[in-house]
Amino acid sequence: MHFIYASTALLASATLSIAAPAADVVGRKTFQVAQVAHGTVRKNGPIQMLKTYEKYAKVGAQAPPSVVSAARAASQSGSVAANPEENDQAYLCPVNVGGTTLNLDFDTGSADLWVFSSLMTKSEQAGHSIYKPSSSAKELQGASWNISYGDGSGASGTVYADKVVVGGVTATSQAVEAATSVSAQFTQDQDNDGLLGLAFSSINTVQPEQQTTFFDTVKSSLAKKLFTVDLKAGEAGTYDFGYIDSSKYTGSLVYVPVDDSQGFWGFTAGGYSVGSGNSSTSSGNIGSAIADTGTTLLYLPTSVASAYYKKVSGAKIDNQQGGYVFPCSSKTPDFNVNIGGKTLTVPGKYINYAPVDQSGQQCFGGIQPNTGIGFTIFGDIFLKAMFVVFDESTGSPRLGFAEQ
Ligand SMILES: Cc1noc(C)c1CN(C)Cc1cc2n(n1)CCN(c1cc(N)ncn1)C2
Repeated sequence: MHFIYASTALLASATLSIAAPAADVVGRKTFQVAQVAHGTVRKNGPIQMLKTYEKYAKVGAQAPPSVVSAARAASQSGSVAANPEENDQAYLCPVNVGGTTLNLDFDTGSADLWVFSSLMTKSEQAGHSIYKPSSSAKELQGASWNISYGDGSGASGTVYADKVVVGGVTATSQAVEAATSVSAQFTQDQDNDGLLGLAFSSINTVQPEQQTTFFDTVKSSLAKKLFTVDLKAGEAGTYDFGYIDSSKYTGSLVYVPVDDSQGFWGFTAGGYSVGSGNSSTSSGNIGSAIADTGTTLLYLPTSVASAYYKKVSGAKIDNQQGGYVFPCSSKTPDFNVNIGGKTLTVPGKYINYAPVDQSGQQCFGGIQPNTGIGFTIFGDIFLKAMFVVFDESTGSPRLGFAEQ
């Protein structure tokens, strides 16, 4: 997509850059190109001044306290609840989009902010809160989007620039991707009114001009260029923007560098062990992984998943269910992983995900093999045991992990 986009742009700039001799420019009428300001936040003087002082700090520039305090007063930060769906399948957060509150799935594994909209058929809208482009909304002429997810679900539509508020943090002109069509998995999930992508904007699907995520739009106005994720098992957690609340985690944060080359919050995970205390058996490296709030489960290399379920009595792969299942009465041991030199533990109870049917005999595993994915996905099963900092405040992106 990018290649096609890039070559089109090249072609366009090539024709534009060939100056037509005056004689050929006949019948030229004046024309307007509407500039739609999108991906912007309210500009602020003290913040701009503080950035200048910070830029020249290495040669001794020091911002006067009045500039620091004025900038801090103007910078944004905020917190929003993350409410679990049934079985913690996803976590939905209330977001004000163009004046309407929608419940969105915040997804660090994708980069589109898309919403159920009045452009969909009435039957598809049924049961959902929907976005109706407000009087302040400006349609991005000619823009469209089309996204598909790992499970085959997807959506598509057109794009508006509108006001979006998350936990008090305001993007005055954010790209809001209004759905005209969504797959059945979404129409059926009436709690879910769309997604708010928090991966890198390099994988945003809007064409012909790619748009920024909410975080990228507001990042420069945040007190700190970061957001934190504190999902919980069976109860509301939080997404915080612009600050770290140290009361939300235990011990110390360990930071690892992020590889954002694929648009994800990618990092390298180390060794692992199964069980608690000295009963645990430690083994090889997990390797490349992503932190993905939009994925429900924990997808590990097949050898790791196999080593885990060797410790769960009656566990087997059930192809009809699509993965490891086991008797709901079986004990599921802790899963421990080394990240940045720190051992992080997922309590065994989180790895008994849910019964496969009403009989409650067989339960589906929270750990599954990453067959066909090619890297490890630390989804909600892992994340609900942790406090994670998605940090762009130090020049290059990094992730901070601690247990809750
Ligand atoms: C299925 C399913 N999975 O989670 C939810 C929620 C559902 C059900 N739900 C009703 C439908 C649905 C399907 C998806 N979502 N929601 C969220 C985005 N999806 C992702 C995101 C991502 N980072 N990685 C993979 N898929 C796929």
